[in-house]
Amino acid sequence: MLKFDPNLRWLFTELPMQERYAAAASAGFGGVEVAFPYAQPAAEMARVLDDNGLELVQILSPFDWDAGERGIGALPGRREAFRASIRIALDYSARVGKPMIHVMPGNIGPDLDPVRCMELFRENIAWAADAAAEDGITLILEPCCAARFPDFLYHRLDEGVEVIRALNRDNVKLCFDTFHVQMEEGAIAQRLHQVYPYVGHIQVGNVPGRHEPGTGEIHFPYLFSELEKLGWDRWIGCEYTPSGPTFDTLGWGKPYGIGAPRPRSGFELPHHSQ
Ligand SMILES: O=C(O)[C@H](O)C(=O)CO
Ligand SMILES: [Mg+2]
Repeated sequence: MLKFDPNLRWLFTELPMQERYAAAASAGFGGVEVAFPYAQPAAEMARVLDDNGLELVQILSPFDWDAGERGIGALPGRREAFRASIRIALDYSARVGKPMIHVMPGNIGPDLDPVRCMELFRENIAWAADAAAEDGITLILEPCCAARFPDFLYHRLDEGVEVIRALNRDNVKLCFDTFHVQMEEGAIAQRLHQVYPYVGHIQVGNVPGRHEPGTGEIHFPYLFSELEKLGWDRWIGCEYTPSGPTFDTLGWGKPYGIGAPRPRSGFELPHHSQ
């Protein structure tokens, strides 16, 4: 059966961060993704995961999102900062069950040469992959659509595949995020088959609105049945903005054991606000 994990920056945001883990577990999820978990000491995170029977599936290597950065992996002059960020991510990952690490390249402003930035990204990812391999950790590359990150180094799957092929490291994989693929390329099922050997993670979000399966133009029952036929047995991340309170929007997950927990006497569902 396909297995799904919510990204806690997107789902269960009605709740304080610390309550989202229990909420995810109560909805039947067995894993979560947390973009920047670093404020929480790794030992404490390991305990929260353990208490809730959850696996941490993916994290991002750190950078200053709030300052507008979208990674630093392809930015000239940031090599030492990049290496430091990878060391932090690897150390954290190794202590919380070795989640995959999504390494983002960054925005390539008009003053930068995109070809040189791509070369630099390859060099940096090669270094990071070798460091990650020592701990048995996988790095994830995710081309993101121009609608979300207009200046991002790469937007299309083939650009990610090119990097992965050039590096030829077993522990560098592609994230196939249905939202980005639909926005940028379309023909999602066909694209999935084409790049499948390179895919290490899948994320789902629909178009328009980046909401849950069942809301938009992507027909997820078909895509999920294709994934089943392919034998996909890794995680599928839920990276979407629920179209209503999170628990109320999990209907799509019923065939996979996901949904709002049945209220028991003495158990109140968390209060939601939008
Ligand atoms: O936006 C996305 O799809 C990425 O997966 C991400 O988490 C960085 O925002
Ligand atoms: Mg994504």
